[in-house]
Amino acid sequence: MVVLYKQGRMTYYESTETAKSMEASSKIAVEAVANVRTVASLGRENTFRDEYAKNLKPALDLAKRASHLRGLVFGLSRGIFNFVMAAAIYYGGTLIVNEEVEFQVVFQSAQALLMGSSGAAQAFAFAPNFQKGIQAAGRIITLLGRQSKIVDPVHPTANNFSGSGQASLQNVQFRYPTRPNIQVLKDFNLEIERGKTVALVGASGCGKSTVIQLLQRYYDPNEGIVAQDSLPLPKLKLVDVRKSIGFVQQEPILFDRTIGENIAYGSITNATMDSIIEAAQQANIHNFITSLPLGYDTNIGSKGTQLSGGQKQRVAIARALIRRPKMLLLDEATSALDTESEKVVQEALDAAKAGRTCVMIAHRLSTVRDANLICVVHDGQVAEMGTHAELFKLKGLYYNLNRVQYS
Ligand SMILES: Nc1ncnc2c1ncn2[C@@H]1O[C@H](COP(=O)(O)OP(=O)(O)OP(=O)(O)O)[C@@H](O)[C@H]1O
Repeated sequence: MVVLYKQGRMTYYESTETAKSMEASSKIAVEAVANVRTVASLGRENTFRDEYAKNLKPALDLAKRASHLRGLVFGLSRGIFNFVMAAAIYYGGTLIVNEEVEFQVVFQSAQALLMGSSGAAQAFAFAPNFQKGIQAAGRIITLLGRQSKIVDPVHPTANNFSGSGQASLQNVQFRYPTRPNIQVLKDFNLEIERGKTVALVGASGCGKSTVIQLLQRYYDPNEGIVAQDSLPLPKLKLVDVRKSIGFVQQEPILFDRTIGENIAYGSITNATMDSIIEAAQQANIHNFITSLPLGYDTNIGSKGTQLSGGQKQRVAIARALIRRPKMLLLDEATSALDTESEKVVQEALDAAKAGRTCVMIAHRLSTVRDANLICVVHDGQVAEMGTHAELFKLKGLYYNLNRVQYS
């Protein structure tokens, strides 16, 4: 038995099995909810739901068994109340028969005593819980009633669509639902050609990450169109929108599982060991993994605490590559790393970019020089567009960003 909670002098216990089951299932739920975007971009919603249900089952089975005992105890307590009432009436009846007290008085006192005390006891016992229950139920009902605005279309344009790596944003106007007063993207236009690398640069907060989020359809624009292969994203199934995309962000989110499982989570189909190894090799992390005593079975700890920043990032790259994405989205993928790790991760990214479309955000301008197209975002709009040489010649925003960074 373990302590569940303490209230005043009362301590509430529950069985170790229930505690373990609740802890394991809550851990999964918390991890999935805290990392909901990563889970969604990997299309692993059902895996987490099933794992949550599996871990909760022991607690549920115990609760079902305990409910029989609780029912018995509850029945007995109600029974005792009736026995006491019968005894009171019996004793009162004896008093009446012996003409010691009047019938009316006995009945009045018995009723007042029994009903009054039991009513008060029940009301006092339930009052705080009742209020809490109403509040909690209200919260749960509100949560259950929430409808996501990002849903599958009733009639998708294409069945089992698989993007080729081409995407576009046309006349996109966007405000975050939580900040409707601030227009983040203003008439934003961008053509992402298949197989090309497009770099988004610009001052912090100008809207670069927002573009990456719209490409994955975490939000729909207020106006304008975000499309893959000229098909607007809301007309495609969500899983189809995301299956051709591999996403690597600044702080990789890894799960408290083995390295192998973390990489496999990126796979659209059931990953084989060969495909896991291939992805790890492409991400330049295979040799490190095999040098560990448990290799791919090494647990990486909560949020990947057992690995360095660069190692975590390379596992995240392997996880993105195992999907064989047509489009790679890199949001500051090397910014959080020291120079040494950055070099290794950059090499892995350069290899990963080959042969596929890549949209990258980078603060370090040296990393975007080779991009086919550099797009300078300023205040939610595309301010300049071109290759490094073209933009440098222009002596505009891009030129100034370089001057500030390298002066
Ligand atoms: N989830 C959100 N809800 C509300 N506002 C947001 C949200 N995410 C970003 N913003 C706001 O939208 C604007 C653009 O943010 P975004 O993250 O796209 O900029 P960024 O150019 O990527 O910045 P950085 O280079 O610092 O990452 C900012 O003003 C930011 O505060």
